[in-house]
Amino acid sequence: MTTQAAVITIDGPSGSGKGTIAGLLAKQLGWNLLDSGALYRLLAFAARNHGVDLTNEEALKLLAAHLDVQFIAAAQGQGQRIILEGEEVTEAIRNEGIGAGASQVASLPAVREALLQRQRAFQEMPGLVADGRDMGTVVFPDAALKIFLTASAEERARRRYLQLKAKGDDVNLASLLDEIRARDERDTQRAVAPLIPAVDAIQLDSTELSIEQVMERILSEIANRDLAG
Ligand SMILES: Nc1ncnc2c1ncn2[C@@H]1O[C@H](COP(=O)(O)OP(=O)(O)OP(=O)(O)O)[C@@H](O)[C@H]1O
Ligand SMILES: Nc1ccn([C@H]2C[C@H](O)[C@@H](COP(=O)(O)O)O2)c(=O)n1
Repeated sequence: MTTQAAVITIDGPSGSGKGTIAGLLAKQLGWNLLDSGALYRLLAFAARNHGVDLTNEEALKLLAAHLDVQFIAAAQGQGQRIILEGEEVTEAIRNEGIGAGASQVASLPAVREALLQRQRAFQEMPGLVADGRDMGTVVFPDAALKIFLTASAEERARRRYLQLKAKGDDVNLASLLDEIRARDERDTQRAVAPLIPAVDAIQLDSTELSIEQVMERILSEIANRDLAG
């Protein structure tokens, strides 16, 4: 009998803190990390580089199937590095324009299908923390622990504003809030794998919680399930 690596899924809307929490958890547990949103961002980025229209489902499906990407595990004190077609794009895919493009290509069924096995291949020992929109509903329906992380749109826009400002970007809070609302609308209303909590997910509203408090709550769920080994 083969034992599969345990999976913890963290789904939720943009800016709710999924990526931050997933990265911290993976590090603390010594588990693998899947940032599934990065795959959709990489596809939008590659499409732009190759002149592929974001509505051309057939061409995007092909591009997704052949995406030449490497995720390099975090070095001490650093985040995961992402290499696309031999070039580092870790930062280049983290802007709201690419996020909006990612949300657009993610609504295409053929694109989601093309990326499904690539995401499931991350399920390796000793375990996997996966963050995205459909980790608990579609990609890893048998996950040992499913978290649905939310926060108000205003708080998420505020967090994004501070994050981008700290990077030196020229940002406007009102337009970030508009972009977050538009992305929420597209991600929750699409026909395939929409952003919804899995029926067995634990819902956590982080509007009033610090990163440390969110971590504490999730670590206590992990301890209750005896998942950390
Ligand atoms: N509980 C929290 N309290 C305050 N700030 C937070 C909290 N969680 C995350 N943040 C901050 O909010 C910003 C956005 O978080 P993060 O990138 O993890 O969100 P996300 O849900 O992964 O977004 P996206 O889906 O768009 O990638 C980061 O600057 C992060 O440090
Ligand atoms: N599992 C996923 C992950 C991401 N997406 C889409 C929807 C998002 O708007 C976009 C970018 O994701 P982010 O990096 O902001 O988490 O990608 C999805 O549909 N399914």
